[in-house]
Amino acid sequence: MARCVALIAHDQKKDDMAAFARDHRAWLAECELVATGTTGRRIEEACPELKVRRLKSGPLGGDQQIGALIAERAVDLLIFFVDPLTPMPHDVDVKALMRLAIVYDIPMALNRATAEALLRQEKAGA
Ligand SMILES: O=C(CO)COP(=O)(O)O
Repeated sequence: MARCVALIAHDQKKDDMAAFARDHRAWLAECELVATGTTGRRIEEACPELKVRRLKSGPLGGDQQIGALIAERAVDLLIFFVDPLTPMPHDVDVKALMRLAIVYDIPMALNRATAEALLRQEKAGA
């Protein structure tokens, strides 16, 4: 079955996420993709061939929705490009999502370097 990859990026990191999606579009095309609302739209704009299940925007509950999918064991990998320099009104949601990824032991990349390392491992079939 296709791997389910959850993709999220804070506003200051959305260009990075679009570039990341472009760089890995072939591998991502073989996965089931789920994303928070605006991130999903940016990925689809960058890579129109990718089909992304778009949930609510992060501040409106999107992080919580992805957390719920993790709790249902429906997500295999979380790639979340976090902006560490901007205060977020929904910081508690972000923290709750990360907590669930830890509880359910989901591989979780919080920056591009870790995401690249995770994908190298995934592509190697590890
Ligand atoms: O805020 C986010 C994650 O906390 C991301 O949400 P958007 O992808 O809708 O911008």
